[in-house]
Amino acid sequence: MIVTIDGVAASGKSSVASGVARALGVPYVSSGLLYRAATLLGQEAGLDLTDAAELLLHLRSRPLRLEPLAGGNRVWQGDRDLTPDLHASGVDSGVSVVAAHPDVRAWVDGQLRALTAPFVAEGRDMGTNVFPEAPAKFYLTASPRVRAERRARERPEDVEAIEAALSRRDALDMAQSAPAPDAQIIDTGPLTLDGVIGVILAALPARDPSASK
Ligand SMILES: Nc1ncnc2c1ncn2[C@@H]1O[C@H](COP(=O)(O)OP(=O)(O)O)[C@@H](O)[C@H]1O
Ligand SMILES: Nc1ccn([C@@H]2O[C@H](COP(=O)(O)OP(=O)(O)O)[C@@H](O)[C@H]2O)c(=O)n1
Repeated sequence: MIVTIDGVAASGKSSVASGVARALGVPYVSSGLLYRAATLLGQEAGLDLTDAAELLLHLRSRPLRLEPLAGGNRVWQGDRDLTPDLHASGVDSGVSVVAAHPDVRAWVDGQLRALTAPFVAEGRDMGTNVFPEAPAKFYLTASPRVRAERRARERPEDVEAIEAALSRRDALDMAQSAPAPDAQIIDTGPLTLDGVIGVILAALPARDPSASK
């Protein structure tokens, strides 16, 4: 089974996906890391991020590998682990431009569709575009303030600066961030992390005990 968890920036997608996946005993897949890796590599090479053709040529010359580890996904390029650099503020501010290119989205989607189910996939368009056939879909929200306060615990910037950056990214990401019509929308603002995970686990369709996972 594929479970999709989409939502706005810092709504809790990766933490919740990790918890749900752990409870189910399956991996989770953090699609945003591939957009972040594309952005980081483009920035490091000094490329114009609005030029999709140039960026894709660069990305295809050195393939990336998304490692869907249960404790936290990692992205590798050869033996370089890009993961520690993927959440820098510079990547945050460039990633929406990169993710807006249809050819970059196709490059990411191909890598995701090549993965073997079962897994929990999180991002923006997992339930709408990449895995529309998934039987269980969720969409996480929370106010910009709540999300900024959570992210401020992980970043050096102050809450106001983070909230402004999140709102800007929400606006830029709008086109690829609509909830699937069959997704259950969860406001994570009043809930704990375990609370959100519990809501999702309780809503999952009953699993066939004879199935391997
Ligand atoms: N319901 C929640 N209650 C409290 N903190 C949360 C909740 N959901 C997520 N968090 C925290 O908010 C931060 C952002 O969550 P994260 O999973 O990185 O979001 P996303 O993947 O959507 O960007 C993390 O520090 C996480 O622990
Ligand atoms: N399925 C996805 C996942 C991420 N993205 C893009 O990648 C960026 C980073 O996503 P993320 O999920 O790693 O990060 P947060 O927005 O949760 O901080 C988003 O702002 C989107 O621009 C996307 O377009 N589609």
